[in-house]
Amino acid sequence: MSSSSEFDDIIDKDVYKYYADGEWKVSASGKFVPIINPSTRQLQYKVQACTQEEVNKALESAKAAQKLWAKVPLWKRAEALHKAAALLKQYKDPIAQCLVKEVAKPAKDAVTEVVRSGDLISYCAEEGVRILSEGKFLVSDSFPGNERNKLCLASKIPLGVVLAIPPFNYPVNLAVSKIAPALIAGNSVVLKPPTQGAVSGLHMVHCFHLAGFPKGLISCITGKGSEIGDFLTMHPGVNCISFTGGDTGIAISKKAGMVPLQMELGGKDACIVLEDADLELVAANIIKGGFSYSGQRCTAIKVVLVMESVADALVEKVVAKVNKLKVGAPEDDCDITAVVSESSAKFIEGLVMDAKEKGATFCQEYKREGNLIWPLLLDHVRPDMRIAWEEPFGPVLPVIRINSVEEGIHHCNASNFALQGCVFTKDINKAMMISDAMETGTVQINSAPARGPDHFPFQGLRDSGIGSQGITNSINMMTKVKTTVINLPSPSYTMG
Ligand SMILES: NC(=O)C1=CN([C@@H]2O[C@H](COP(=O)(O)OP(=O)(O)OC[C@H]3O[C@@H](n4cnc5c(N)ncnc54)[C@H](OP(=O)(O)O)[C@@H]3O)[C@@H](O)[C@H]2O)C=CC1
Ligand SMILES: O=C(O)[C@H](O)COP(=O)(O)O
Repeated sequence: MSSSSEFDDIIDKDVYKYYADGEWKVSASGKFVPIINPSTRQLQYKVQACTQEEVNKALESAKAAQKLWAKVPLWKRAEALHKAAALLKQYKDPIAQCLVKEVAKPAKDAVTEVVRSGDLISYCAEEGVRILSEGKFLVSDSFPGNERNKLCLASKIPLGVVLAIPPFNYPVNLAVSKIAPALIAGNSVVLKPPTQGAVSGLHMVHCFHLAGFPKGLISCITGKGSEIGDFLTMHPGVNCISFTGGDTGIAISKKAGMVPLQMELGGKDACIVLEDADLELVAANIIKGGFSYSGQRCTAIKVVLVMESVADALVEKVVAKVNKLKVGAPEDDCDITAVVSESSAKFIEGLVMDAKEKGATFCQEYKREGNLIWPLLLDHVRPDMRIAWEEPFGPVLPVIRINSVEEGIHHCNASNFALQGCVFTKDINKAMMISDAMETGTVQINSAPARGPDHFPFQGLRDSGIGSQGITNSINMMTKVKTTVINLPSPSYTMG
């Protein structure tokens, strides 16, 4: 149950309502979807299992609301977003409590996620006001064969209804990173929150409701992705899909119709460590990059590729730090908390066992209780082990020892994933050469991979995604260009 009376409207007995047409509603299905607390493995929350008919209605209202919203002056749209941002920050604690309970996010990180989301919304409002007020003016005589008798005005217009599907690991932040750009650009939004994270998402949506957005402009349809996902993503009423998650995104991009797609998918971010690197800095970044939120970040360091000559020294430093990580409950703000589900824990365990059978060196004893997996560094991992290539999305990090930089770059580029990567060296020239050679969406020099700050471009190559995120890119992606051409009766030259 929510701990704040401001949120009383969003729950009916013990089942959270869904949001459509500006109202909190109970689904006609009479069914609910359970949300299991990853730490206790007990039922924590229930959300409505929405029907296809309810999806249809939400999309109809979204279409109607969008037509009116596009006519609301840009500065007023920005004002409404600032209001939602302030409300989100005001209610950071009750929302963060939901994150702790349904995705086992450590308490402090949960608050950070909500505050960061408020900042993202405000930045988006400001950026939108700037970039959407600018267009392009072209004249025809620059193209061969033309006189100066055509004047072209290009501006950006909204796409229509944006379907937003975020993943469990940032159910608030990765939802607003889609909602805010969509709204400032004049679109409406249908949000399908991840099941684990749905209640945090519903609380966040309530902040938009309290901010007074027009009815129908935002809706939040709950239900299992496996049950209503295809219906949503193939719905003719959807004009754009912004998805963050795993391989599901690849399947969606094959099924979706002729709509713009923004896909942020998995990663296997490599950390390349050269001989001259500051090993203390590297070790600190490996801990932060590899183990924060128990490794459940798309941008987590998921493989360390270290030059053999410094590998022993680095491993020793990382092991010392891993052994100090606090393992336990998210409520106690532990570093390592339960992974999101039992199936995820089993998958991670499968990767660990495969590495064990194939001879990896265990720097700690493997330990798991329920969904809680103790942090584990695996040394001497070889390319024939699954963990060398697959994304554990858990607190297990493989170390591959390399004999040349080229070997590291080759491993990185041979992966299906290509989200981010990082390189540690004091030689900026080498760092730049390696960055250029690494075929990933972003390369960080002397720091762990990260999506933020949220206005930086963020993109994956290959199976890691389509398009680019980040506030400015998302706003642009959720618009299309409209041109008006003024045809003069005769060529007109200025200052003649
Ligand atoms: N590149 C990036 O920015 C990020 C990538 N990720 C990646 O996401 C994965 C982990 O997140 P996770 O939530 O498990 O990812 P999933 O792909 O399992 O789920 C993501 C979202 O898709 C929904 N979904 C499931 N099936 C369908 C379907 N058929 N049609 C439409 N939507 C569907 C889910 O709903 P439901 O929960 O109801 O199943 C959820 O809201 C990792 O691979 C990680 O790397 C995560 C964060 C950021
Ligand atoms: O889902 C993820 O993993 C996020 O996109 C990562 O965000 P961060 O790098 O800012 O933690």
